[in-house]
Amino acid sequence: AALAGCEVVLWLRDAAAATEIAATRVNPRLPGIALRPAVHPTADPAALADAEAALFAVPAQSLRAALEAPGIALRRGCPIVICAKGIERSTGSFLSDVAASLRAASPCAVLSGPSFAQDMGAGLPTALTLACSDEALAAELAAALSGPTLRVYHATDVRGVEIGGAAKNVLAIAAGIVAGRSLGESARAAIVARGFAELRRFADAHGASPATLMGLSGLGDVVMSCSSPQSRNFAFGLRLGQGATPEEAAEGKLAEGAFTAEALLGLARARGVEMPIAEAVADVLAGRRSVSDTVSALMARPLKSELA
Ligand SMILES: NC(=O)c1ccc[n+]([C@@H]2O[C@H](COP(=O)([O-])OP(=O)(O)OC[C@H]3O[C@@H](n4cnc5c(N)ncnc54)[C@H](O)[C@@H]3O)[C@@H](O)[C@H]2O)c1
Ligand SMILES: O=P(O)(O)OC[C@H](O)CO
Repeated sequence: AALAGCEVVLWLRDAAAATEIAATRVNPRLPGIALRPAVHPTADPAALADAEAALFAVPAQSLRAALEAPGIALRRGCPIVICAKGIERSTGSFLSDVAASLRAASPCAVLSGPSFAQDMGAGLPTALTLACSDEALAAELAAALSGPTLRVYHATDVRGVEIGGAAKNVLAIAAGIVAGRSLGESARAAIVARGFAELRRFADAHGASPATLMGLSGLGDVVMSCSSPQSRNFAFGLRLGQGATPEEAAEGKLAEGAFTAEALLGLARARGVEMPIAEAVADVLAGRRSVSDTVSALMARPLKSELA
């Protein structure tokens, strides 16, 4: 947002972290990236009162708590832009539904697509999708966030955009496991393509547009997250494939797919959508099956039409 020329209040819940970031002008979670002068770190939620839009860049499982944080009083009608990618595990809810249930007076948008924070902070070229059911607002927010190094396309298919972001993390773990097990590039391409097929089936069952899934927030993010160890989800899967336990594989970093896998599967089962790859990831994470057994089981599935 600062790169696009906006004044940015960077609200943190931790006062000590806000003071440190204000003094050093670097967020320790984004080392080497100097905060632009237009970014104003603070732990005072009252500083958000006049915000024209509020971007929630917290883990998916923390979105509810962040929206309900004490003292946060956004102006009535202030758009909420969800930057998290996931499904709420405790309720099986999509994040836009969490926001709508807590902030009914605020329009809700979802910002998603292939983007590593480190790349964006370094000013490398990036393109994203921002979806809001109010198309004029989607276009307005997309324009406000776009700048010389970021192109934001707008869309109205909120469900499709949030499904792409949530499901790709689970798929990236699967692709990482394949790489960590040294199963070969052929296997990785197969898992990504078949994983994308199940992602599309899931999206279809939830009323999303197939075209959305072929865009930045679907295919774009799948391509990136399933091929780069810079993705925390891919790296997490890589370590799982090399034999680490889920706790060891996390290395203290956020791998959203680990929290979303079971919730994604629950939603899929409720609509009769087959998602064998997401199921394999959930099984490995829950200790229900070993990586080796999972690979054998996937290979032994009955043959069927590719389009079924
Ligand atoms: N990092 C990226 O490159 C990137 C890119 C696109 C999308 N995302 C998505 O953004 C979301 C956040 O990822 P991240 O990389 O910033 O994670 P992170 O773990 O680096 O940082 C999350 C921050 O949120 C804070 N937080 C947690 N709960 C909070 C709460 N209740 N109230 C206020 N703050 C809270 C944490 O203290 C932490 O500072 C994820 O869903 C991720 O998928 C990340
Ligand atoms: O590091 P990851 O796996 O959370 O991926 C970050 C972004 O979601 C990529 O678009």
